[in-house]
Amino acid sequence: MAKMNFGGVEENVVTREEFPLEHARDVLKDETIAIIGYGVQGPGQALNLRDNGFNVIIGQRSPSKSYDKAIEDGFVPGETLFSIEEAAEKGTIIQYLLSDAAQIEMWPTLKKYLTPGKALYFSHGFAVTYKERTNIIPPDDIDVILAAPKGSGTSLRRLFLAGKGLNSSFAIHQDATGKARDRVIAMGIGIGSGYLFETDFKKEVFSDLTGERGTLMGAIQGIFAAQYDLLRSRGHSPSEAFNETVEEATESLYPLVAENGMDWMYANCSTTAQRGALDWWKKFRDATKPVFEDLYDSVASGNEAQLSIDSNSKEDYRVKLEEELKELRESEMWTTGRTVRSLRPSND
Ligand SMILES: NC(=O)c1ccc[n+]([C@@H]2O[C@H](COP(=O)([O-])OP(=O)(O)OC[C@H]3O[C@@H](n4cnc5c(N)ncnc54)[C@H](O)[C@@H]3O)[C@@H](O)[C@H]2O)c1
Ligand SMILES: CC(C)(O)[C@@H](O)C(=O)O
Ligand SMILES: [Mg+2]
Ligand SMILES: [Mg+2]
Repeated sequence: MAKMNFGGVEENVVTREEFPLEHARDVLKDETIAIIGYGVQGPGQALNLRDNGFNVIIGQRSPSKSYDKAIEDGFVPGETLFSIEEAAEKGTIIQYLLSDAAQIEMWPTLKKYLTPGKALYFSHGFAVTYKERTNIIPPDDIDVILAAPKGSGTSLRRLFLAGKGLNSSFAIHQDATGKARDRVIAMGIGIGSGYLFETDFKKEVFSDLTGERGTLMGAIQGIFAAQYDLLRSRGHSPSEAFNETVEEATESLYPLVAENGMDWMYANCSTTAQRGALDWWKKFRDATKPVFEDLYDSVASGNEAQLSIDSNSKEDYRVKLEEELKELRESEMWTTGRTVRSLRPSND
């Protein structure tokens, strides 16, 4: 494990150079990896593991769209594609990749197959951290490990196919066999991580829930909407408002920020932009900080987890979700976005 200096703080990271794929294959050569759930993370992790030469089977309820997708992806019923129960029985490492709410529902079933020496693998600290709310308490005689890609399952697969990798965090909650560390790092490399950084289950779920509600999606959608609506209310056209709020950010500036950092971006724009962006960033930081404090408190108290569990378990969950997604999809901003994307010269 390499110690790396991150802005003056030393952390443990594992790279593919020090834990090569061949070593990961060797560590897991006698294991059957059973992936329970074939939604978003399931396919990304399953296909990367399979392409990397690991012994992978899928457990997915049927009939379902996800079951059909597993077949389309080359998993064969009765050979590498099974019911959740059958896969859980055959697996020695069980990747629990149902939605966090479905994990609660299936737990009484899955628990029966967690015999001594097996490993239970999560991609989120949710189930274990909020155990009072999920009732997911693994038996003492199994390993409980986590590898959490820091991105969508779609990105995990795309980056793998592009010969790159997505970074993931890893954590060990229980090491019953003495092999948990090797097992989790080998799994992290197997699913296509570029490198792995160490965390624990609680820190993973607290940061993940904060990030997705914050700057990854919730806060950014909120700030986009606020600026777009303001420009529209002051007489700007949809094209102008969208280009100045979203398109320039995602197409032009964010790729440069990704390559070089915001410090470089600040140093490489007009002096006019530079002056204004230097003057305004702290106002935005100070205005949003209290909202982030509320958000983190809501995550740490378990309130966010409960909201998600409650909404997911309602009868009309899908109908209500569709209504909320429709509001976003049919908003002027994202309708304009579809037109703007259709005009991108890169479409030609
Ligand atoms: N979506 C992501 O990109 C992402 C990224 C990092 C971590 N994670 C974590 O990975 C795990 C899996 O998330 P996901 O987004 O891939 O899940 P998902 O919402 O796509 O669902 C996964 C599977 O659960 C099955 N399922 C749903 N309800 C069920 C039920 N009642 N009984 C049986 N099966 C049911 C679905 O058929 C689907 O195959 C979660 O812990 C999540 O937090 C997800
Ligand atoms: C892809 C995300 C947002 O990073 C993940 O955390 C999720 O829950 O889907
Ligand atoms: Mg998440
Ligand atoms: Mg995440």
